[in-house]
Amino acid sequence: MHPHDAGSDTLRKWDRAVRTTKKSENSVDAVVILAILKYDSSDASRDEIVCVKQFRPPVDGYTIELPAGLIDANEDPAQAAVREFKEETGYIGQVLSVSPPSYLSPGLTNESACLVRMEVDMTLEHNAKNHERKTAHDGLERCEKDRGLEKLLLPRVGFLNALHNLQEKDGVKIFAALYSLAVGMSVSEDTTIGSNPVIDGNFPLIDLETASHSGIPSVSAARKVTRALQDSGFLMITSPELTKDLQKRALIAASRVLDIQSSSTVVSHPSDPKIYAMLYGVDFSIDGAIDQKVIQDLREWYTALRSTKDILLRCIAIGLGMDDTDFFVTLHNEHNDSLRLLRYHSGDENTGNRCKEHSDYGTLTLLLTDGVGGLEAFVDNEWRPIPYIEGAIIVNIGSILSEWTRHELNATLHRVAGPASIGSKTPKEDLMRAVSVPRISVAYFADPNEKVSTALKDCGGSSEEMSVSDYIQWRSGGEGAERDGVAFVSVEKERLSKI
Ligand SMILES: O=C(O)CCC(=O)C(=O)O
Ligand SMILES: [Fe+2]
Repeated sequence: MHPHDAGSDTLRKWDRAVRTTKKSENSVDAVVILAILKYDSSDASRDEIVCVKQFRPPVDGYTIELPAGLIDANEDPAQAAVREFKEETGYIGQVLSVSPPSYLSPGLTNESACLVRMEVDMTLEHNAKNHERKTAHDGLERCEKDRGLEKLLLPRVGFLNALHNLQEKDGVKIFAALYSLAVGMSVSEDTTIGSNPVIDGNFPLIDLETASHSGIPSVSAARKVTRALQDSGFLMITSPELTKDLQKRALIAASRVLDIQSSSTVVSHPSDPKIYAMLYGVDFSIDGAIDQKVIQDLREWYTALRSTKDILLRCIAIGLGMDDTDFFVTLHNEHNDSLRLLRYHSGDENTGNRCKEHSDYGTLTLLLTDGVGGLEAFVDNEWRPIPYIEGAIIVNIGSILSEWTRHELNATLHRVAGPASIGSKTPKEDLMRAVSVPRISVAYFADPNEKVSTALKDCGGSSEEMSVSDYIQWRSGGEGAERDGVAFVSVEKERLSKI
């Protein structure tokens, strides 16, 4: 070819590859299929993406690609996609959308393809039958044997990681469009999952799936967790242990405890419009008649969070580059953690903070809420809404961990705002809706061993020495570890002065 350069009269020589089947310069050659296997329409975390592995002579090796194929003469792109997808993978999918023509490698060829998005309902008998694999995510199934094509099902959550693993372990070459897709998904995965996601880069969503069996997080999850704690001090996590069902049971159980009339366990807060109950340790006791099922559900929630806490503490040690991955876990082996069950009363447009601004005292806080809005974090001198993501829990750190790391990690000020709260960035209508109903939350506070000092040289800690138990007493106004205190550390006083 001898086309002109754009805006110039100079002729240049170009080589290009053209499909002999191409009907005209602008016709579309092929379809590339992005198909998602749906096992449960209400749980996107179980979705899988269908990829194919095959030998490609031009790159002299195996590639991992999206299913694709040429469009036959009598077909439109959607029909071609359904046919090709069934031939290559055995599944019957439903077309969701067809993209305009896109160009796969315009430096070399005019080959073009439509990206066809498909959904595969795995509850359909045909698809379920076709789905015989040994393991969840690594099973290779041979199909189209004569073409040496293998179907690979990769998890939607953590897709980029799965591609990296395949590339490292099997040496497969990754199709550029597939890789770009995975990067895009990973960017949005940091912030969102689920059916009604709210995207806010300040509060990333991190999946701890890979750590759930071994308790050892991946380096990438560890880095993401640590980065979020260095930035906003808040993040969201999902983990297979923290199932939606267990979360629901924990919230119902909390509500049942808070319903017990005249229980010394249930306390009215002196200034906030809320009641709460503190439950200490997994063998907590509750004053008043309560169903055993409620106790069991809360113990199950406590136990799941205790192991999640260890994973997060390892994430932080790895993320801070410490040699001893268990450094922080060891400092928590007395298991001094507690659960705080909270119910905020409903209010009206005159309701200010439902929980006044504070930072937490301990090391880690794992927070489950019923989704009623109003939770805000003080980030970059603004009260920003913390999004609610169904199935995810909120993680923030307390001031002891912040002290230990010389404030490299942030114990961020937070509050539960009402419509009359000052300086809120939460939309007014959200706060009006939130305050019209009671709000339930369950906070899990991790506290380190009592004799540990607030100054830890090994992770850059400050020089002020105080034992954890003295520190908690000081912050709670000398009344014990009830966590109602208003004492702020010096960096917080400075931040508060900006409000
Ligand atoms: O109820 C909430 O969402 C926040 C509770 C909280 O921050 C706390 O109890 O420390
Ligand atoms: Fe808090």
